[in-house]
Amino acid sequence: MKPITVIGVPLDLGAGRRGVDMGPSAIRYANLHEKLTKLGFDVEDIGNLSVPTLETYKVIDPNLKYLDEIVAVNEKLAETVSETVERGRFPLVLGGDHSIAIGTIAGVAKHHRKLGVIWFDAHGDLNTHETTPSGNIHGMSLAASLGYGHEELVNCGGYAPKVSPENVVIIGPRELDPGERKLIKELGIRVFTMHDIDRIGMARVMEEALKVVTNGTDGVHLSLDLDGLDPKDCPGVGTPVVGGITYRESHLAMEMLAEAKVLTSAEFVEVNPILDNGNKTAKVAVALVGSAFGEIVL
Ligand SMILES: NC(=[NH2+])NCCC[C@H](N)C(=O)O
Ligand SMILES: [Mn+2]
Ligand SMILES: [Mn+2]
Repeated sequence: MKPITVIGVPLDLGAGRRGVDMGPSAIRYANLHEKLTKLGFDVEDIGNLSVPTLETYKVIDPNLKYLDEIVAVNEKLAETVSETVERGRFPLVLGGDHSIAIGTIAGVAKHHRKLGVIWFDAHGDLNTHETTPSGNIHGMSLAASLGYGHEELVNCGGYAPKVSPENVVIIGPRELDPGERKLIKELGIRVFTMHDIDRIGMARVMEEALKVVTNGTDGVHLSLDLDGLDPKDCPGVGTPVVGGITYRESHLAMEMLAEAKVLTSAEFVEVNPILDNGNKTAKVAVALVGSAFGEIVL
């Protein structure tokens, strides 16, 4: 069992609604440390990266809101994650909005040049500054990791691209913008929509997804956006979409990941305590972390 390093990234500049900056605190408050310690892990929490406050900055480009600040945070995150991997530890990153995947993946893929990525999300996060409907960079992080979008996002960590399309799967999307659909088709990315989950079940979806991310790869990253789950279970997210993955299906997905013993890094993002109901979403995040790290009932 690899020792785990928890890294908090209280960034909300990439999201349209405030509050995800409190995600790392909410997840810690929901007893993340205790959960992992009880499972027998050596856990180190290095606290939060320092992140600029929205009030200090102005939007310069409406199609790339807070670009410079988001790039700076992600460069720092990439370094921190890379050092964590060098120290032989598993990076567990707490968001923050989903733009932090740019930095996490930049840090991890440096050491795993053939990284598989599981993108668990109601969205594709495959927009660029040319296709974005909102200008919010959290909707561009998977595209940037694949080498598409603004060069400063694409070149985070000093190299690009981080991952190739054949090693990526998206699980749970139910809201994709026209530019995202186009990119998915062009690149041939494997996507398991809610339709697929309804039709063949999460067990088969995960079997197929695991094949994709382990085929010829040297590591697997889980990027889990809590809005992938149904808003009934995870109301504390900034961009909720009805008809999501259930609590049970998400646990099954995490348990199957744990059984496969392939994960080399993970991030849990978009927890927004301001919009939550009694820290419910953070509690679900911690429960899912437990399953992803091997928690079983019997
Ligand atoms: N990480 C997220 N919650 N992303 C939501 C993105 C929503 C929309 N597709 C956009 O680009 O603005
Ligand atoms: Mn999302
Ligand atoms: Mn997302």
